[in-house]
Amino acid sequence: MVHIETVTLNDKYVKGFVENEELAALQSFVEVAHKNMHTKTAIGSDYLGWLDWPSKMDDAELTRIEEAAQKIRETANVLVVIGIGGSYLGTKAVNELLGSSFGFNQTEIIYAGQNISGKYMEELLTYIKGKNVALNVISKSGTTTEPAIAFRMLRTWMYETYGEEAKERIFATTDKTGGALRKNVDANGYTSFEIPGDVGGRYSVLTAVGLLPLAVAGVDIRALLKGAEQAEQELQSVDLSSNAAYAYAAYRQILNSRGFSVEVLASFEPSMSAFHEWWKQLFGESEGKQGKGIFPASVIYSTDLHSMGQYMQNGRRMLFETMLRFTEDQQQTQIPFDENDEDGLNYLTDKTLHEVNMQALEATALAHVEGGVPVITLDVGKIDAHHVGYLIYFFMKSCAMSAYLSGVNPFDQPGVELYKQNMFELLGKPGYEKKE
Ligand SMILES: O=P(O)(O)OC[C@H]1O[C@](O)(CO)[C@@H](O)[C@@H]1O
Repeated sequence: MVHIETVTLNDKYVKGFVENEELAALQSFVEVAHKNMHTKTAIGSDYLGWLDWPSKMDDAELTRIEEAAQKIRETANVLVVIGIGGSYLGTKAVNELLGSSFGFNQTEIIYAGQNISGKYMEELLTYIKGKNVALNVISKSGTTTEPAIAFRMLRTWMYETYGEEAKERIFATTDKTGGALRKNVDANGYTSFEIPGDVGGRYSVLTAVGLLPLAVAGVDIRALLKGAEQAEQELQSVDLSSNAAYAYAAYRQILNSRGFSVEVLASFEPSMSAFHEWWKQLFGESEGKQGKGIFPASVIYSTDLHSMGQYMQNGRRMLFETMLRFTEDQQQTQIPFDENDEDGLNYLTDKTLHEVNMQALEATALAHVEGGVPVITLDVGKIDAHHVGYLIYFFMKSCAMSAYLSGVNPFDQPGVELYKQNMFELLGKPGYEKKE
């Protein structure tokens, strides 16, 4: 495979907060966690299917996904993706990062089932009226309440609108055998795709979960997978000095142990906003358990320097920052000369927005370090499907390592259950009656 410069960790602004011995002391723990992960003997190893997924994904299945996507693109101008958490965040992340900030390709992707808002649903139903619509309902368990309600409502709308043809317009992505959604698929003959049993929701964007809607959106899903495959091959070293994903995990844990318990992911691209949400679920749900975990937060700079910048600089000192920098100037958009120079900006003439944006990053990092905020910098070659695929895998691998280093299972989420139980009890779901 051709080597493409992808993700590197720059420790210039974090070094001053960490002793070399601390990194060295973690080296042997990294080696053990790595070995256990790769031999699938680590805790939670039933959910390590994502680890070699990019290289092992079946080509015939990929073609089936592309064919279904093509069919959707030909028949619908709106695809409603129904799902919550890992069942939609990755799609939204990649679609918004790779798509245009204004407008969309041939088929627009909108989302449902990620909330229980009547306002949102009514507005969605008004929006799709008169449009050519297809549904992709996505739920690994097939029993999550939010998407199940949305699917019931939108399915009803589809049958009212298209009659029996609705069946041709409904695509389901779920577990091979289990869950209510699989039952629904079997009973109605919807086209369906499988979520591998050993890949959990927040690690599933590179499976049919993300690939089908992303292909509909016009994303080059083969390039996305190739990028992830490059990461799969490159991020195998156990040496902290040559594996950026593991180095990132180690820095996070060292900073956390020093009291920096909130990580703020900072990007200088507004189209990274949804990617931040995907990243938050990945790290928050993987690490936040047993009273442990780094709280994942995010900002978009320079926008948020004018809202959160004050706190970052002078607020409570429990924060560290991870700045994502896309290094290539892909647009080369220049600032024009102005004869009158009333705004005093002629000193920027011919500089590109990217150059100014990168100086904003440098200036921010310098200021925040001075303010007591350690800053890890992750350099990413550019914004395209290959690099984004790499970045996704990079974060999944570093997240798993980081969770193992902190002594928790990266792949369960027992804490999500309590609100569900309470809600079922309050709503009177059969079997969940309140015990007096
Ligand atoms: O795909 P499912 O099973 O509907 O789950 C959706 C989301 O709900 C959770 O299970 C818990 O919130 C997440 O881990 C998951 O991404």
